[in-house]
Amino acid sequence: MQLDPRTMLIVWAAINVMFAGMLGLISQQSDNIRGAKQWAWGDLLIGLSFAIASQVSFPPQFIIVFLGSIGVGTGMGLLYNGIEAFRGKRCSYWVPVVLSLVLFLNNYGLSTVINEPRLRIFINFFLFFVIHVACARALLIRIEPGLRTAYWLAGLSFSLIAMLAVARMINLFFLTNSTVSMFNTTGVNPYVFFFASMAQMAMSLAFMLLINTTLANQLKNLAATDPLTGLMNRRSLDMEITRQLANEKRNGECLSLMMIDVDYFKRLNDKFGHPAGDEVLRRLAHLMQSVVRTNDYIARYGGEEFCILLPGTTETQALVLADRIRRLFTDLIIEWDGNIISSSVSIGVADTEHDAHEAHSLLSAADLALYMAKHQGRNRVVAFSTYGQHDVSVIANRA
Ligand SMILES: Nc1nc2c(ncn2[C@@H]2O[C@H](COP(=O)(O)OP(=O)(O)OP(=O)(O)O)[C@@H](O)[C@H]2O)c(=O)[nH]1
Repeated sequence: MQLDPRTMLIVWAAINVMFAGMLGLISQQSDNIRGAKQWAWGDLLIGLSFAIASQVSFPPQFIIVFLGSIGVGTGMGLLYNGIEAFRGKRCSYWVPVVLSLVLFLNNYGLSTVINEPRLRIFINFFLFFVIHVACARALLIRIEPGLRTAYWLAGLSFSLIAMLAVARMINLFFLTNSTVSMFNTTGVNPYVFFFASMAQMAMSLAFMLLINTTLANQLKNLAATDPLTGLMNRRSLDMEITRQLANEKRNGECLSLMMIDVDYFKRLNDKFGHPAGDEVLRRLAHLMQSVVRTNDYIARYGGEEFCILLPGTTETQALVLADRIRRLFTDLIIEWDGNIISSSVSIGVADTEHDAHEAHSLLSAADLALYMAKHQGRNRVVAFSTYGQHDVSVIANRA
């Protein structure tokens, strides 16, 4: 196979510019994803400066060395900073500046001031090696589970280019003085350019995959959570109840469900305003999060109604927790717009041992218990299992 390094560099440049365009378009639609724009600009700058560098002759013109070094240095620095930004870290803006400066001094000084092609090429590839290892490291440590494939693909692409840079540095020592040049066609050099351009393509594809998967995860979260409180929404709770009931049937553990409703919430809204009502709902959500275990599920079931699903919990244990929530919420003082707001909740509790084994019947059991708590005067906790014995007529009237 005959691979001309200059041609390969042009191919590499074209790949970069093409992917820069695609990343640029994608980043337009994903404003909230940090790093995407930096990847697009990084790819574009590297592509353009590779195209310029492929035309370099000896002795090199100042403008070609200047533009090539600034372009590659800034482009590489932007890719690195893009990864850091994507991972929620602070960008190191000195990286592109230092890289550009060292590349320029190396390529200009060691070709025009003194002619040291071996050292010059070695330093260029050493810098390539360092920045690609830094990018691979930033990608491969503490990988977020949902983005594993994309992180691995990008990390391995950077690692491959770093290894190709090492191969090129080692190969330099086997070349004679007459064959040492950036674009010599012997040894590993043509293959370095070929495989690096392929790795560059894989890396840009991985960046796109990272953005795409992040957007898909964000959409999934939006569809599963309540925007006001950040809790699960009704749809996710319904799915979780079905999942937990299947578990309960398998291992025989009891599952409890609490239904919580703010008392006289309409009055509260009318008196203090809707934003104050929203704040009360947020504070109640926060309070419930602070008292339940990590494997319990809290959801906003609608309006001012919440549910807590408690795996491995009996009705008696759920009643204790429900009463703690009720008392804590009654004691909660909320300051809003110069007003002091306090409220209370009514809670209905049902479980799979006494009351129901299907999702819809568990939900209606908790709902009926809640209705009973309201009917008995509010600010109280009622279990469905004791409900029928207390006042069966209430169920009949409600139905
Ligand atoms: N601030 C605010 N209010 C909401 C929200 N969702 C529903 N509401 C209000 O919650 C109120 C619920 O009123 P009702 O169903 O009559 O219940 P209540 O006034 O709490 O009376 P009881 O439940 O019988 O104690 C309605 O006025 C809704 O407009 C919300 O997201 N924010």
